[in-house]
Amino acid sequence: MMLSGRTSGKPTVGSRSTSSRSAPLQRPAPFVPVKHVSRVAPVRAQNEDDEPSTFGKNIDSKGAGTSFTSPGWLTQLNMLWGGKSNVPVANAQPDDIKELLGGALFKALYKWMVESGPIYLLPTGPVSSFLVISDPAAAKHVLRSTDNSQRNIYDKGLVAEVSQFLFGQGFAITGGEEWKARRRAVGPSLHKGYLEAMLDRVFGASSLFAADKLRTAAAEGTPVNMEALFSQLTLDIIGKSVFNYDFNSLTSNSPVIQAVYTALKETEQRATDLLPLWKIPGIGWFIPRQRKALEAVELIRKTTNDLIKQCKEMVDEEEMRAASAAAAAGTEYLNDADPSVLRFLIAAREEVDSTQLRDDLLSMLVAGHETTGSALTWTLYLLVNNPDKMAKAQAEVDAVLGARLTPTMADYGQLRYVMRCVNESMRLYPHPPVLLRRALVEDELPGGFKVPVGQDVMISVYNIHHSPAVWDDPEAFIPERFGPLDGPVPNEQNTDFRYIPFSGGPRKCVGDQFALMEAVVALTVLLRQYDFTMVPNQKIGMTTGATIHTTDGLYMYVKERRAAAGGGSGVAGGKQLAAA
Ligand code: HEM
Repeated sequence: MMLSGRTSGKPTVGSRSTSSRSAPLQRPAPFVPVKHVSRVAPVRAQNEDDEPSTFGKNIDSKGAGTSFTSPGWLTQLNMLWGGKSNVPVANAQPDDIKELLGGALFKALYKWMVESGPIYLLPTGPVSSFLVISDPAAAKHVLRSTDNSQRNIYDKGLVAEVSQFLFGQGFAITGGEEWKARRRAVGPSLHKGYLEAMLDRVFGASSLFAADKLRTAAAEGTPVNMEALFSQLTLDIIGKSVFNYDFNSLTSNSPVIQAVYTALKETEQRATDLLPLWKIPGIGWFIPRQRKALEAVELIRKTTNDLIKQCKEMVDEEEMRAASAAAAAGTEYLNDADPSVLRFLIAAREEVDSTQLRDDLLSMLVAGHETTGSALTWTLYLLVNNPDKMAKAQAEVDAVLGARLTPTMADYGQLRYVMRCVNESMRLYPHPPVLLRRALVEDELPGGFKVPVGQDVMISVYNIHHSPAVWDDPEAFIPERFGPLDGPVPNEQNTDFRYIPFSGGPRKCVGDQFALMEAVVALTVLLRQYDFTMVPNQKIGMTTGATIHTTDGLYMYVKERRAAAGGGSGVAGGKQLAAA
């Protein structure tokens, strides 16, 4: 069945479609190997004791430690206060809250949505509570009123407070004029020409490298933790795309992966700590959980600083003049030898101080790594568990690529079913599953619910995406549900905020097109060469660390496919299959 959400029927056409992005084929750019600059200490020096990667190493899903949780009687007290407003109060028991704070929080939120409706108050401690929203209209209202110069009702509130230790002044968490200026400066670095360059030089090439790494496991029949592989692949991709730096994490265990996870888990734990010890200045280094998180941030910052230093030494006055002239003329600027975001920002923004630059780049590194890795993990999981959809996706890959191993830009526009599989996977597994906001002034949601000043708001993207009031057959994996393949790629606009994996409004993800292209290319390259089957008797549990992670990894057997004959769009380019 093709479905469509019940509230507004099929998504309306109106925004960019995959087909509109199938730009005329460019001659494939030669792959530019990403190298260290030898004049400064190579960043990898800090990873000297790296061991060869095994694809089997799991992320420590507890992060730095666990949260303090509220005893039941304190929470009950808050429920009494909360009950005075016109918002229903969730009947949250202490055990439920523990699950909410320590594990897969979105599952508990779903249960309360079923019991209390799409808007309810969730007390989490004696004075703290979240107004939980699981309704597209209310989510649209809140997201569009965040950092909106005409109607500024919400800010990032708690999320900014708890992740400041990681993002510093980065534009992912600042607000107001400061955020606006940074977003205006960074956004243009992800222009169309940049994405085209990344598709061939980075997304395709890195995915091909990952595919090659699977060959031994395929020959020997050993299981592969695909979640770990995707985390390594997406770190390598974001490193090259943002910094022109090769983390090489597909070859050696990069401590940065665990550091990013530990830091993100810490932000989640801070959001729900009953005793926010992290607010006491200087105490961090004396508390084991805090110390672990601070060490993780130190590693991420050092890595970023070293990369900025290397790049600054490469950019000269002439390049800065060219970049400024392009910016003034409103044209795209790309350094062909180093098209990275870092190079763009250094060439175009010499006025920005280095801490700001570090934090902006770090925002992109953190926001762009684990999110795409998790999207790929769950898309593959869903495909493997839905063999008919997998067959359809592989048939499309074979038909579009023909003898090519990596897609060209023109191919990308034709990989529409693969794109829908990624879209549908992000409906079922949104990363992050909740978005946080705080009311700056008193507000009223559609439906008449009052929001007091200072109220923390949690938009449950997971609930909206799983609600039977919003989607037909919500738990099923149906890539076809978004309408004809030549229609638009679903987004918040053409689904009226029923589908918001990249958020919406002014603070919408700046890297959405980058992420979709990266995921489609990576998946295409792997499905082109391999068949995947689940290792039997695995329980695939969910936990969160900003994105939805498996609890114990996603182990699969891989088997080389026979080279598919024929097909292809007939255009030259991409990496060719040696003997098709
Ligand atoms: C599948 C992959 C991705 C998903 C699901 C995703 C999701 C999101 C979401 C939901 C937000 C908004 C959070 C909010 O409203 O509070 C966001 C913001 C952001 N994302 Fe992504 N993202 C992805 C990939 C990327 C990539 C690849 C980059 C960088 C190249 C990136 C950079 C950012 C940045 C910098 C922000 C903050 C924007 C701002 O506040 O102005 N993301 N992302």
